[in-house]
Amino acid sequence: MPAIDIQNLTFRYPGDSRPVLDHLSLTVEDGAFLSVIGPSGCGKSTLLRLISGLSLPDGGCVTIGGQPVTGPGPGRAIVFQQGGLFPWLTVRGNVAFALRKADASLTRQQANDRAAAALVRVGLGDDLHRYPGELSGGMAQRVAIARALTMGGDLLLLDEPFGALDPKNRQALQQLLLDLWESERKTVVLVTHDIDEAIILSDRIAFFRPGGLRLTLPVDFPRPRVPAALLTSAAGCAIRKRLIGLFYEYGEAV
Ligand SMILES: Nc1ncnc2c1ncn2[C@@H]1O[C@H](COP(=O)(O)OP(=O)(O)OP(=O)(O)O)[C@@H](O)[C@H]1O
Repeated sequence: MPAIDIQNLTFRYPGDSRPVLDHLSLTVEDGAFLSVIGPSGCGKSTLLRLISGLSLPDGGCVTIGGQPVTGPGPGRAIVFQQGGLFPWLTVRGNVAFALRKADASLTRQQANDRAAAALVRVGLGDDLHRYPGELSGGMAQRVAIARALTMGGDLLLLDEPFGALDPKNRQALQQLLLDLWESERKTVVLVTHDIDEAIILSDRIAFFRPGGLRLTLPVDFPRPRVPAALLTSAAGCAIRKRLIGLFYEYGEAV
């Protein structure tokens, strides 16, 4: 059974003449890393909201682990481009707050302990008592990832989580995400605009066009993947070229 099974998914925003997603079908295997890429405005973020249950479809359905998605639920946290942290809570407080919201039976101490453990995993063990205003963009995204990780479940949904970061931080957080994925084998769906990021991280890339999915491509590029090898390995070059060609087809320069 796939981790995520999307069948005939149709979604239209109020007032739209055409659906953003029109009879979209896509499956994601358990433990797989799927990147979703494609021209601006073709419904990538909308898809993620539908998987998470933040939006509900007009037709078709999303099933996670065999259960239809009927609304937001624990284990389906999304990490957005801006981490969305509460400025008045510490780093640990932000993660603990989300934990207690998802599971009211947790004591404050239990939530704090679990939050601290997750923050250690993302390299913020020394920053538990800092406030969001004292963090760099990369650190704030680490907190957002820690928060998503602690929410349980086997699914991690990421909507351009590194889009606002400088290249050095971006690469460091890509590596962090890969390490976490390799150690925990969660199923990951990542929306990104960055072709190289998609190739470095994923098993499979779904290329979206207006109205939904155009095609999926397997990434036959052996791991561990070194970014520089994208320009030298035949497999890396081939998929890069293919994706650049697809973007050009839809009038987007990359
Ligand atoms: N809340 C909303 N209300 C109405 N229309 C919306 C809303 N959110 C998104 N849209 C429209 O739906 C379409 C798809 O948006 P979506 O954000 O899913 O695309 P995207 O592929 O993620 O775009 P981008 O790559 O630019 O982030 C766009 O035309 C957008 O303007």
